[in-house]
Amino acid sequence: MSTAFLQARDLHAHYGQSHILHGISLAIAPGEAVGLLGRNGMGKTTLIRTLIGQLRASAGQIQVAGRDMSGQPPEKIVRLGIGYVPEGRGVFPNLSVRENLVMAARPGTRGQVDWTFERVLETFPRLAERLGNGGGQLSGGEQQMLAIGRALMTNPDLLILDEATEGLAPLVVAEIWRVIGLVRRTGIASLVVDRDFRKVLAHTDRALVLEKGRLVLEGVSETLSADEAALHRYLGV
Ligand SMILES: Nc1ncnc2c1ncn2[C@@H]1O[C@H](COP(=O)(O)OP(=O)(O)OP(=O)(O)O)[C@@H](O)[C@H]1O
Repeated sequence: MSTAFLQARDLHAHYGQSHILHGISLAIAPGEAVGLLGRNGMGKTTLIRTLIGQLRASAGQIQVAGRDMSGQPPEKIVRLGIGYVPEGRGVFPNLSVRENLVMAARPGTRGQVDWTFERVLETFPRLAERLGNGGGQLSGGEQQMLAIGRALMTNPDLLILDEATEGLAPLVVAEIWRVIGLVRRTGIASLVVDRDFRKVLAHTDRALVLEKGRLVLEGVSETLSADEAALHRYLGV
């Protein structure tokens, strides 16, 4: 196929008998920031889970870093350079902040170690103050920072963030967006889902809009942010 880092072709996914994704095709180029928008229940999380193999596609193809990954388990897929921060986080509550970060560390697929323990702490000073605390003792915002920090410690080529600011206080939300902007400038590709579509559009190059498991709109984020009619139609705003 092409030089895309991640590519999906005609993906279908089911939960039991419910047909959720109806033939999704997309591509994310190296270094490209992509937003994934759509109202509640339209299939954003399902698409992400299918892309990384957590949910097995019922049809279609997934290619990561030039390799066909259709039907492969998530461990194999993310090893090709994907840092995934799931909705609801995913830190180890019984391990300390330090342990959570250190155990995630690995060089990237090209041997790069741009994101070290020190750099993650510089990026999230709040974590530096909590190194000895258990993951479960952190505030929601700190857990989210730790989850992103863990993903960065894997030196990913693509960072996937699903509702990273969900339920967090405004100051923490601002902090998370600051880091999303910073990560973008380092050239790591991203796939970002967030309820605040304005912020998503401001922090991405391109955006995809899902409606009932189908991609109904795709465009340059800046252009889309000025398209009130489309935003109203697909996002109900
Ligand atoms: N584990 C599951 N089993 C059965 N159906 C599910 C499951 N998870 C999600 N669904 C259904 O699949 C559809 C898509 O859900 P999904 O979570 O992917 O949407 P979303 O766009 O991420 O929405 P939200 O922002 O509410 O998370 C919804 O109709 C939802 O009810």
